[in-house]
Amino acid sequence: MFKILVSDPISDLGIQQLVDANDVTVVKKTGLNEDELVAIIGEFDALMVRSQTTVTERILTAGTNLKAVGRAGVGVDNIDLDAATKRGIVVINAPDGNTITTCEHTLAMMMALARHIPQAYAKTISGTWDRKTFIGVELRGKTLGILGMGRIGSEVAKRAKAFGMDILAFDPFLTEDRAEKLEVKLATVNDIVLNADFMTVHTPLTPETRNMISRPQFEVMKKGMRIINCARGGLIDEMALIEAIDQGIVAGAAFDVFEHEPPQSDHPFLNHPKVIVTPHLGASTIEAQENVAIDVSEEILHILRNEPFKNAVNIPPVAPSVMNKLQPYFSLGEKLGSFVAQITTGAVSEIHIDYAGDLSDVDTLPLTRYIVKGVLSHHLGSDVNIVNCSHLAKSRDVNIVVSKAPKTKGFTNLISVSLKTQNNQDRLVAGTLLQGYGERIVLLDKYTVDIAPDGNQILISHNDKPGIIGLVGTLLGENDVNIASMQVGRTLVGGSALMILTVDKAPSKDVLVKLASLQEINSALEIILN
Ligand SMILES: NC(=O)C1=CN([C@@H]2O[C@H](COP(=O)(O)OP(=O)(O)OC[C@H]3O[C@@H](n4cnc5c(N)ncnc54)[C@H](O)[C@@H]3O)[C@@H](O)[C@H]2O)C=CC1
Ligand SMILES: O=C(O)C(=O)COP(=O)(O)O
Repeated sequence: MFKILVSDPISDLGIQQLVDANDVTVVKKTGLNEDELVAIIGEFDALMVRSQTTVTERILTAGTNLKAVGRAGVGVDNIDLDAATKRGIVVINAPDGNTITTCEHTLAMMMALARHIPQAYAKTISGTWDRKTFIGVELRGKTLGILGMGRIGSEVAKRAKAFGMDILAFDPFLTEDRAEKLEVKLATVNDIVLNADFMTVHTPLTPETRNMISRPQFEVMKKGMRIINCARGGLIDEMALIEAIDQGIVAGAAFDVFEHEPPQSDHPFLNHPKVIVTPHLGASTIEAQENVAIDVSEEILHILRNEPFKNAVNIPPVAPSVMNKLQPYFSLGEKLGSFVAQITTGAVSEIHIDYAGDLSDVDTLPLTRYIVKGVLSHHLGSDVNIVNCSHLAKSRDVNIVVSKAPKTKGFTNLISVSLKTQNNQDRLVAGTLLQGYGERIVLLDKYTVDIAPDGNQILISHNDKPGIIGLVGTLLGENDVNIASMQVGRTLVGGSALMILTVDKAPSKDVLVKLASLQEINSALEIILN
């Protein structure tokens, strides 16, 4: 039974599938501080958060059973990603579910700012009928500068066009073509600062974007600018903004997010007549909360059940077309890694993976992770997964070398995995996906074989002499080990040879020792492939 802790307010409807799953127990505990989380996190397999819970290294370290942290939303700046990656904890988010909601909040803030709605509301309900103070401005004909043209920024642009605004857009990944399609003008931050009437930010908070609008930008800013931040506190320097408002450079600001949330009661934005604020409500609609919770719940279930998942923040993203091509090979890749690790002794110094045929023209990095996981799991057990395997390999000085070749010797695809060890071993196993037959191991060192990589196997190295197969069969039969299939590979008649048996149950250590001591047999090794 998997245990999932939901530590922020997350839509009940969105997590219903977790509650309904018969292999999951959901525990809801919101408002816990770091110490309280550290005290209980050890019993959970997954943690589900929004932006309130700061998922620190301490919490992740205490989460000895944690396999996933799910962020029901976009920003993961409240999660220590490096710490999660090192521990093999998958961090997933829900990047699409709250885009429109946050875009709509941005527009609501822009209009509220243009028409002083919160200030006028407060005065009206306090009993003053003031129709003079709150003269606003139209959006029509104004220029909106958008910093960050990702999901939300692009949607804001579309809607702002409908208000008759001209858009200047800056995003390092915005191409001329896309800008043209979105009917926006490519600009620099400086162009926006100098020419826009309204400015809105929609970037993540990174070292590069922190304080992207600060004193140097305010000093040259077009007078009367109105600024909206529904992305992340810290993108716009809060203190420099207040100075710019008080100097009459900025006409007003609308902020949904703060550098420190919640802000202190003496924060200069609170009660400033030209600043309107909301308490990080950008994603807070019924629809968005359901969407993000559904998306994250689904992904958490996939991770816990060891099924393929998407939207992992601490694994490089893979295009769906590439994923479709690679996914059928994940299990084979992991088994090849595991197989070659089990036949190798000594510390691994290099994993060489060669992709040939169909796989040579795709980005095989996700598949490489499965292979490396397979290799390392033999030594490091279940602590290894596709998130931390590269980190673990690097920290153990294991070199990962990948090569590709368009042609294979007779197969449409071939994955070869060889391990070099510090004691100079060099072992190789190669496998393929055969249409209609599934996964096969087709090469073992220099021997051509045809093995289904499943279950319990015994690998015997022997001299090619008559009668050996009989001896092995008799010994296993006497010890109640049933042989399901047998393959023999040799390079020369009478030379060294290799026998691989698939058996219905694992042989005992004693049986392996007896096998290895039979005449003409050099070694007998058990291999387990799940
Ligand atoms: N207030 C709220 O409740 C919500 C806030 N957000 C925040 O909104 C922001 C945007 O979210 P999405 O549009 O979904 O993300 P996204 O990843 O689709 O877009 C972010 C864009 O910023 C661009 N970018 C990165 N560095 C940049 C730079 N230095 N200058 C200009 N552009 C840069 C990226 O290229 C990308 O296109 C995020 O910070 C997210 O956490 C998202 C949802 C709700
Ligand atoms: O999705 C995001 O990035 C948000 O900022 C939304 O935060 P929330 O889930 O409302 O705490």
